[in-house]
Amino acid sequence: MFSYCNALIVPHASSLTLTCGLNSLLSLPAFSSMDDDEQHLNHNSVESDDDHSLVLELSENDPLFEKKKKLLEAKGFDPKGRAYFNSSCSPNSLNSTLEVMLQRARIIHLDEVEFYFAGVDLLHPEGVYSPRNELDAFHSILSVIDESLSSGKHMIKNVLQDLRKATVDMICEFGDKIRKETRIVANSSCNTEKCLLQWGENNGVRTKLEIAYVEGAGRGAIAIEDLKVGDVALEIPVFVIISEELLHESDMFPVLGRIDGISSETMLLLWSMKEKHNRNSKFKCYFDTLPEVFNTGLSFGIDAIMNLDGTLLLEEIVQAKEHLRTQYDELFPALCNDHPDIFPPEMYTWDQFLWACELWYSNGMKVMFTDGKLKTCLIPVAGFLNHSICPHIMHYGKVDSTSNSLKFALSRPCNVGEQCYLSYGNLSSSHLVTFYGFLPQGENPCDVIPLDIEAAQTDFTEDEHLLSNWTTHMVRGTWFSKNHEIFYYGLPPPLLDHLRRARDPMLQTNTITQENLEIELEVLEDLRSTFEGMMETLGETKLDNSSSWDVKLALEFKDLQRRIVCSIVTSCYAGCKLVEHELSKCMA
Ligand SMILES: C[S@@+](CC[C@H](N)C(=O)[O-])C[C@H]1O[C@@H](n2cnc3c(N)ncnc32)[C@H](O)[C@@H]1O
Repeated sequence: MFSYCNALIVPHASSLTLTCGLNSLLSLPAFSSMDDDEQHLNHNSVESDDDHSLVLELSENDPLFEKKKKLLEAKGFDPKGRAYFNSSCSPNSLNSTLEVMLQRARIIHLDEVEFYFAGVDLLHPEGVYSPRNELDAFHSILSVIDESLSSGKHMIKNVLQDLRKATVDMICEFGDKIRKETRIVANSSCNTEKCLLQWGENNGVRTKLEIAYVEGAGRGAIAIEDLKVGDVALEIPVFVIISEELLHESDMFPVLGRIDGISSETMLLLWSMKEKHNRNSKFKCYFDTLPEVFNTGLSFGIDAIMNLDGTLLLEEIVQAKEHLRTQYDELFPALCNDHPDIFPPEMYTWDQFLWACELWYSNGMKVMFTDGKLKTCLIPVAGFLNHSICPHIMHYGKVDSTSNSLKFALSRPCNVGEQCYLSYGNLSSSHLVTFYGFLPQGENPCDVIPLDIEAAQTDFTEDEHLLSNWTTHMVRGTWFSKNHEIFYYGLPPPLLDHLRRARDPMLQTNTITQENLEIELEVLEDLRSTFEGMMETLGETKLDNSSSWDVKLALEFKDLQRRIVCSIVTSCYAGCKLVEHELSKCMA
């Protein structure tokens, strides 16, 4: 049993990404396609000893393995993931095979946040959960078909080829729905960028992209021809990647190597601070393209920070900056005093250090090398790719052992003249503001407000509460939800379930009884008052065109928070009305 009080719900003190991202200086939230998803999903088995089936298997390494397995079973899918087809597959049965594979792949590729919010929707064969999930689902289907085709084991190649074509057609259709217009800023020369491209090509880089200034995002990469699913838009030989290998050749290495506990990422950051001034650097063309200022949240001035009052981002940024300052003070001025020839003081000021941190945070990519090591790297040319919630390129983090290069292949088509977007990972807007300095276009499904709920642990069993046994809770904009009906209201089902059971552990949920409806009302009223309080703390935002870049960004972020909180309050009000209506019928 546990107690319940009115002030149960408070927003989490700090964001999860931040606390794990800043443990050491460059255990950086560098962007990565090697997210949890890929790390546990690339073990998906595609082997099938049956000529007439394909296997999309759920990996046992998936942290949601048990939940997903139960869900697949509840939906009548074989968790082993076999999809059957026959040699005389008609277009109709081909489409239904594909539909089943897609439904299964969507579930397999749900991340924790998607699973949490989808809740009961998961039990119905409903469409897209998020653009990322959809593209990952398609990607895994294509991979399975391609592996099957290349293994040559299948007798019915023509059916597989038809299935492949149908999948690509569906991806194109989906791509058309999420396509964004590309606005190139005229009159901006890209001379240094062209030099870098030329240098890259001389060193084996292959690209179907050119660099241009795009509206609202600095430089971006534009397709120079129509690119299809699977086409490689960019290929970077390992030789051109800036990674810790370079450290070993540097005179800094013996000195830094003697510092207790220093990470190779921090060493590389210190190396880059000096290398950018080296006229003979192999990477001079790359350093020449880097901006003088990065304008991320880490450079927010006091006015911008003050404008974040009432949001968790304020604390995130302050903590992040304090952490960096501590790291800096641990190293400097000691290194400059002891080795002024290796660490010239004018190159190792606090401002230069912050610049380098912003460089690595906003441009560092995690790459898995052929020896299996995951390293944070700077990747010339690839560093021009901007991020999108609906990216073209999602899987790029693994060096291809045959070509010894990193390949950026397309998960959806990109037409000539269109900006080609990368996925930096499933990142919230607060993370993007802090470490990258922008808010993405479109609704970001990763924008959640984590909640601390003070209730004691429940004694629910895993079996009974497959979709509701969560130890952490959160909210997000209720516009993402498909279900605003009674008992759902667009709010996260696990949160509602938890709050109901905190009042009555024996509750039989989702049945219309007077007792249930009264509990519904209490839960909705509590949620509403909590989020109305949050709304008051956020106050009003007034965007002013004369404001500086950081104040504007802070206010835009605050506005986003207000929209999220406001949607929750509105959903609670609408929910109360629904419940009151039902209650009046019960009492009549
Ligand atoms: C890896 S760089 C990409 C190239 C960058 N636009 C440039 O001009 O160097 C990452 C930075 O690009 C910008 N950026 C990336 N995606 C963006 C987007 N969708 N909207 C606005 N800015 C974006 C941010 O400033 C971010 O810190």
